[in-house]
Amino acid sequence: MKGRTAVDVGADGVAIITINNPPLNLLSVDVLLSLKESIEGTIIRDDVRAIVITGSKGKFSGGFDVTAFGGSQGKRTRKELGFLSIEFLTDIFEAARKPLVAAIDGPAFGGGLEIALACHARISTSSAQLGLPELQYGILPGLGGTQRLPRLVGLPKALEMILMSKRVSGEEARILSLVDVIAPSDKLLLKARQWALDILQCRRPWVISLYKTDKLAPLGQAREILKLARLQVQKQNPNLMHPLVCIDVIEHGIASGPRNGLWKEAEALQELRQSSTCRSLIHMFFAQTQILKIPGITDINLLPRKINKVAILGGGLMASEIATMLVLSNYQVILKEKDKKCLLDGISRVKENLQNHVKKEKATQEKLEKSFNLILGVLNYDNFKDVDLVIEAESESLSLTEMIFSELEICCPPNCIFASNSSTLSLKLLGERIKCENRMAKIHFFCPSPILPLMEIVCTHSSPQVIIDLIAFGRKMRKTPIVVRDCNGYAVTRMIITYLHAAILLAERSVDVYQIDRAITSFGMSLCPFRMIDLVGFQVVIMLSKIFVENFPDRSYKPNLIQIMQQDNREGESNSKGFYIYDENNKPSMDPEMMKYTEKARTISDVTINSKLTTLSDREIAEMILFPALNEAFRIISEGIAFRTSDLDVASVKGMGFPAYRGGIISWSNSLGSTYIYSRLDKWSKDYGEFFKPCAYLLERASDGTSLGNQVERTKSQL
Ligand SMILES: C[C@H](O)CC(=O)SCCNC(=O)CCNC(=O)[C@H](O)C(C)(C)COP(=O)(O)OP(=O)(O)OC[C@H]1O[C@@H](n2cnc3c(N)ncnc32)[C@H](O)[C@@H]1OP(=O)(O)O
Repeated sequence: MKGRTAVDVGADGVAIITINNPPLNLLSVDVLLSLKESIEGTIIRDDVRAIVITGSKGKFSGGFDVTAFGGSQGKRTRKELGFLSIEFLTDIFEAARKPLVAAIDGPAFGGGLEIALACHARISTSSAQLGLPELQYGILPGLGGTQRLPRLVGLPKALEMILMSKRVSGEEARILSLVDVIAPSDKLLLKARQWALDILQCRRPWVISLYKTDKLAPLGQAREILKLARLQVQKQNPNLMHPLVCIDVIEHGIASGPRNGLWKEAEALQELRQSSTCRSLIHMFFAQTQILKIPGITDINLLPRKINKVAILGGGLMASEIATMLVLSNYQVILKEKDKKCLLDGISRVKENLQNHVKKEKATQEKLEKSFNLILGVLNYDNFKDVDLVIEAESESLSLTEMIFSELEICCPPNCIFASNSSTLSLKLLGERIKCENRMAKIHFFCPSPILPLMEIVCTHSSPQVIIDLIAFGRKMRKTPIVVRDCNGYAVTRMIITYLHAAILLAERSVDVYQIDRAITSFGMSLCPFRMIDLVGFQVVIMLSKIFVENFPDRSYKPNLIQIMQQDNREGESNSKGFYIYDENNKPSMDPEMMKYTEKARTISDVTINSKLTTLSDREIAEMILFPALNEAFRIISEGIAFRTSDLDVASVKGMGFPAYRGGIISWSNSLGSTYIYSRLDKWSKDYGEFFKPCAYLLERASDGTSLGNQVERTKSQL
């Protein structure tokens, strides 16, 4: 039976109720109504003494089908609001006079976990995954999670799990007393049955989570904890309301009793599920699942081959950054350099990177040592016999790379994948000159990688198998892979460089550098442009700018500012001097000398202070910087480089730091409309040059008023 619950009563008098909605046993109103029917039926049956709830095929429940949220449903009455959470889960389910035990394997998320929280005990496998990730969708746990979780695990831990959408394993959940006992998968039901009968026979406690108080701090102390949590979420994301609403709901339950808390939770869910934040975040969720679906590649039943050993050619900044990411993800790495000095420099850079991870408490000393032992420095190809992937990260010369790849063809096994991290080389040209073009691809990591976890894979003549392998490789490193078709440079870098050039253009033409960064931060970008340049490094930005200017001379802006600053020995965060000055803990502060550089850039470019620009509002600054990046995104779409528009939404969030709660750059542009964006760019292009000129794709859509991109299509379910 699909989308329903099934009941099976055993000879021991225990009814097993199974949520059956494959593949993830997602919840909907229909599934919950079926659960209600099953519970009510078993409660009145004389042959049923106790009840166990579980999910079919080793998956408890992935929670609510989120397509139910983000729509514009009409107002509900108070009775309708509390129906599922209060009338059913609290007054029938939790209040049942027969013990209810949850048997959890696989995912128990959102509403799924909330059903388990209303049970009188929870038995789990150690590998089960439990969590309340609702805040990721701009809503809050709406089936009692805000009230029951704090009462089961204590307020601090519950806040961490809810506010950060933190998932815990069954084993961690047991330590937190969120589950009562761990059982192996094949004994899970047996253990749960026995536990339910033990409750009945008073050998185990009959716990009603909603009325537990022993884990809750006294009101005054709880209020202090909640005050701190409010400050933290406001600091992290001042534009978001729903985390604050969630904290209010938790507080209301502690101060006025859990039942009042449940009512407030139901009202808050009704409000939040209709917000634009919810709509955007749900769009992002589906955009992220879509991004891994590449027609003709991921739909032809290929399985990824295992990549164990990776060789990196080059020991420079980027190469050592990649090597660090790889060893931290447990890959064996060979770092090859041309001479001993470069090799030692490369290896010590990897060590330094790993030490920084320990300093920032992202890795332990033990992990550092384990990771560092995975790297082998070499000067020749002797150890390349069993390498699965080679990443070329040093050469920007076609003839040199051609030579390197010809050598690799001889030294590596026939299935080895050859990837290049070069921004300048055309693999198409290279592929034509050597034999192994179908096992070649470009891959690109973003910097700083912990903040921007995107990995771009550029298909050239790459075989589907190679793309599948690289997607799996990226996911193992906890990256979000985006696959694009071949183009000059990298697709996402084109958006980023345009974004940075727009910021420099404004700074060179009068707007204060720090005002720009403030405006972009308050828009919600996780990395403002001048901090981004400092982090990436001046040298890299200058090199990428040069490529962009060479490839797109008609529309590129030639920034002078960074060159001028570089001549004055400014490199960015790496030498503690960039647009900001960095102290020994890398904390940035504004530099009064900035004015000197912007004035010099103005003189070289022969521009004068423009009073219109000095009085721009934060919103206008954000638009003048983001619309050119959007314009470039439209070019990428119209050139057919991206597989779908929503891929660029994900790319903007994971590769540029665009706020997910605005749905990504294309989804955001839809909320503004093509006519508005076109008219602004058109005006700026007349005032400040071709850099702003709206592209043909935008002109076309502004003329007929069509949408700028598609929302990810999903069938609506009802809640
Ligand atoms: C009122 C309540 O408090 C509100 C809620 O319950 S909110 C919902 C909370 N639940 C979640 O956030 C779970 C989100 N899902 C996940 O994390 C992962 O899907 C998972 C860990 C459960 C399983 O991962 P995995 O096995 O890799 O499957 P995955 O590929 O992600 O998903 C399979 C399909 O289900 C879809 N899906 C997963 N969870 C979904 C959800 N909650 N709603 C709608 N669709 C969902 C995916 O989009 C994907 O669709 P596709 O086949 O069209 O691509």
